[in-house]
Amino acid sequence: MTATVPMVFSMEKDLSGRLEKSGAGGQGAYDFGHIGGAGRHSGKCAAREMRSFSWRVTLVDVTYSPRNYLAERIQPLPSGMPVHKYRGYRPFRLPDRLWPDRVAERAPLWCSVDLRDGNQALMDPMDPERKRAMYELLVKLGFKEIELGFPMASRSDLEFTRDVIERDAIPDDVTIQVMSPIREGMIEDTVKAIEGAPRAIVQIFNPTSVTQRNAVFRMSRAEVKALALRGAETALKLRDSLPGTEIYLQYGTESFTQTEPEFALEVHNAVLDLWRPEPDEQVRVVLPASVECYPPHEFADRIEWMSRHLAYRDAITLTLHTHNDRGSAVAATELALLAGADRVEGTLFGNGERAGNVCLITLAMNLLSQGIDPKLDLSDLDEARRVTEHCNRMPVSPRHPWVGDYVYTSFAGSHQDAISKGLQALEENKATVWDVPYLPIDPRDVGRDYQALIRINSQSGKGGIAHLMRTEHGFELPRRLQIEFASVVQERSESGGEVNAAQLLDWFTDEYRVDETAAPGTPTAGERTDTGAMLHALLHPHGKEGVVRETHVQSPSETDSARWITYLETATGSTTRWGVGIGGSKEQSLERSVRCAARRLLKAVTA
Ligand SMILES: CC(=O)SCCNC(=O)CCNC(=O)[C@H](O)C(C)(C)COP(=O)(O)OP(=O)(O)OC[C@H]1O[C@@H](n2cnc3c(N)ncnc32)[C@H](O)[C@@H]1OP(=O)(O)O
Ligand SMILES: CC(C)C(=O)C(=O)O
Repeated sequence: MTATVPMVFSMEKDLSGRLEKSGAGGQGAYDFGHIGGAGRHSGKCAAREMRSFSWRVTLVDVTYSPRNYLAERIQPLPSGMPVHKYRGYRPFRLPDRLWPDRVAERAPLWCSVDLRDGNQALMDPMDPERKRAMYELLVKLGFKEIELGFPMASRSDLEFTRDVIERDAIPDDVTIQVMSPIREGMIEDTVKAIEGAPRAIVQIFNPTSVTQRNAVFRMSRAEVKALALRGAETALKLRDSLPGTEIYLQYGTESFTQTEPEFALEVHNAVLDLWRPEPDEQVRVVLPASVECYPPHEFADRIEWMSRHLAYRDAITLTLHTHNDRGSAVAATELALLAGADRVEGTLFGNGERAGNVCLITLAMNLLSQGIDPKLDLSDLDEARRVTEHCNRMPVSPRHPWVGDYVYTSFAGSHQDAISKGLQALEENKATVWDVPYLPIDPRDVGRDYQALIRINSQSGKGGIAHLMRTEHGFELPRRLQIEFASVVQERSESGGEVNAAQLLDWFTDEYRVDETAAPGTPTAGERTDTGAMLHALLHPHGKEGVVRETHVQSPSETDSARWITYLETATGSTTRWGVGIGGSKEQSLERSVRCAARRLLKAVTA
């Protein structure tokens, strides 16, 4: 079938011949890379359909434009997606930004909002048992600030807040947090809910974005600011109302990311002017990415600008509360910390509204992996994940950074090979700083062992197989035997699926019959160490001759003090086969390896 694809091309010279060749070669409809020109398509054919076409191309209009070339090459036809419905963000532009040159040096102050923002996003919010389990986990992990809930949202939130306080379950170094929208009665009841707690952060917030001002609140800027100030006044009035409870004030411009920065600053500074914090008060100011709506660097610019211009800067704890709508909450938070923020609210494994809150475990692990104390106990991440999955009734992805089932596991042959060699090098060099390919941290530091590092399937190669044979079964396979056994494994695993270490041993045993030759007992009579002569004796009656190419003897290990293993490479003509022999003495293992090699050689040459 021939499609005529009229094109308007921009090029310095006529390359029609080459284009025609590309089309006929079936490289795909838009693979014009070697032409160096930009194409505009008049046809409506989708790329999928075009693949089966051969091409006849008409080129017209010849002027080269590199920009068009790239744009067209990436996607020459409009996708048909409704792009006209959306608009890009307006860059804030902070030309003298400092954050790009900074490097993280310490952990921020962490505040878990699992029991509030996380919980409010669940289809099935946590019952008291699950809330307790989550709270206990958060304390165990070392969180010093924990948001318990939105006490006025539901009886369950209120009861849980009371339960924690009345059970005296707040460690001396932990501060609870509760939150309320700006409604006078609700703020009052929220403060009542924390009566008896030694310390608590009371957070009030109101949305300030253009759309929420217009569509949700139908308020002008001045009215939104006045609402914030009313809330701030109520909170301030109540701050000293509970004898025995120290209240720390927190205010956030919800939807900060969609608020004009100068307006957010105006509102925050007005609230701060009312509260007039002293440095030791550390009033909390929250600048939430309630919805993540631009790239991380844009968020960082805005945070840096706010950090520079907020009043009472030395008396406030600048807090981030980042959601993950674009999938870059971790990056946004990390850059915004460089931009001057002090504290991060988020959840374990990123539960939370829509695409979630920022994952605090990922942030903390990122620090640990850079040699910075994360100030959380991350030594049993699997346990943290199990409890979180139980509480949220939601699984954590097997690919979740640092904790997913597969994040310390490699199936691909070349990765397995590099990991295996990297681990060996680390051991040989007695290195104290971790440096292993494809393994950014030592899995043992977060409660994993090495067993799951390398898992074998049809993508695996000799390195991974040899690693498991060594670490799980104590066989130090020589390199060419690794290659031979890898092809045995490849053949046997063609049906797909994973091959575990036990299965590998079964196949090895079956292929080299090491169980037969390894039967315990006294050394065979006539043990000899002249492997060449033995091989000759075994092959000659069958009219074959063979040579021994290589012999590796593995002495007994500490764990298996009676096991000698000999690996023997033999050949007859161009056919090479390894033999493996296990024995209670070196001689016995040698003899058995020759028998094994002879049997395999004969099988190969007579097959
Ligand atoms: C970004 C965040 O995550 S904020 C936290 C969100 N969490 C939750 O919503 C879970 C808990 N929520 C609730 O329990 C309830 O929504 C309540 C108790 C807060 C309010 O309940 P209702 O009075 O039934 O109102 P509803 O939820 O339908 O609507 C919210 C109302 O509060 C207003 N509102 C929303 N946020 C705020 C705020 N921060 N301050 C003041 N008013 C607010 C809305 O404009 C709307 O007002 P309207 O009643 O005049 O239309
Ligand atoms: C109230 C604020 C902090 C919030 O939860 C958000 O903006 O997502």
